[in-house]
Amino acid sequence: MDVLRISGLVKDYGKQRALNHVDLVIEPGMFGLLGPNGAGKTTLMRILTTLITPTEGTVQYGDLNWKDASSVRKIIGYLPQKFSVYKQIRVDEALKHIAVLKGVEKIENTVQSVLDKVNLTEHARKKIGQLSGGMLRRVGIAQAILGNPKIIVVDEPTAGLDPEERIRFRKLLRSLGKDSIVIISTHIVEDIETTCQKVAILHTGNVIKEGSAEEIARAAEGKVWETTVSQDEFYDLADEWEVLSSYKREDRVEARILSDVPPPDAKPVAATLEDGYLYLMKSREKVT
Ligand SMILES: Nc1ncnc2c1ncn2[C@@H]1O[C@H](COP(=O)(O)OP(=O)(O)OP(=O)(O)O)[C@@H](O)[C@H]1O
Repeated sequence: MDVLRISGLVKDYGKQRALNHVDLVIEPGMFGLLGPNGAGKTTLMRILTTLITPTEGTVQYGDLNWKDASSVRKIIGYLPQKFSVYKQIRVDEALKHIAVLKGVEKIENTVQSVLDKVNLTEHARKKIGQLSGGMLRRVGIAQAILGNPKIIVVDEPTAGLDPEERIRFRKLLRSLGKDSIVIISTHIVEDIETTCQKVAILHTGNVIKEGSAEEIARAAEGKVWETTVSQDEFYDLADEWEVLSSYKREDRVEARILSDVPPPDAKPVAATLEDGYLYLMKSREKVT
């Protein structure tokens, strides 16, 4: 399978630079794009799905260049953050309509097969308005994979889903990553930690780090600490130190702290992707 090559990508909205010379090589499998609000994730997704064109730079998949937008659309599936369909029509009808628009052949069989893939066969005759949030996201994936796209782009995959649905949806995405490129854009670290082989961190239009979840976690190695304090001590601790998370254990509080120097009575612990991400964000805030 080919790789997706993003080279020197710049996007300016008037004077606002949203992407600043972004270079990425995305291999088949799951790829996570992580960044805070305003980092440029949506802009990059919109360029990849040909909704907008870049100011500078190129996107290429094998011999296919993004200048040929109509050919690119045939190999791209997109699940936007706010996917919705007319509530009164049935799931199978909605998918058949979209299949027609996409120029998919053998519509009945294709719709049946995507319904199976996303585990919605038994709900195929339900109206869209009767579905849970998780089921609606699965219809969203079903429409994105109609026509067997080589690249699937998913914006904020689990936003608005309950914890059980999140787990199920991540499993579905992982299964798609076996035979295509799946790009997930999110600010929820957990979506990426359990699914993606590679991650890029975007900050104010720049890729500030890329690698595996473990490589990103390493950015915070030796800087994550754990300590257990009383509830009163915890307030002082939170004022003085960068507390990443805290758990109440009976009358004590267990806190994870991000710091270059050891806080008092704290022991070092292994860094996670989230720790690495937060560390990189904090370091950027100090610079900018
Ligand atoms: N149509 C537009 N006109 C002007 N500026 C824009 C436009 N779209 C995005 N921007 C600006 O470009 C930058 C990147 O925005 P973008 O929406 O791509 O970020 P994001 O990472 O997707 O953020 P979010 O998670 O909030 O959606 C921001 O500073 C944003 O204000």
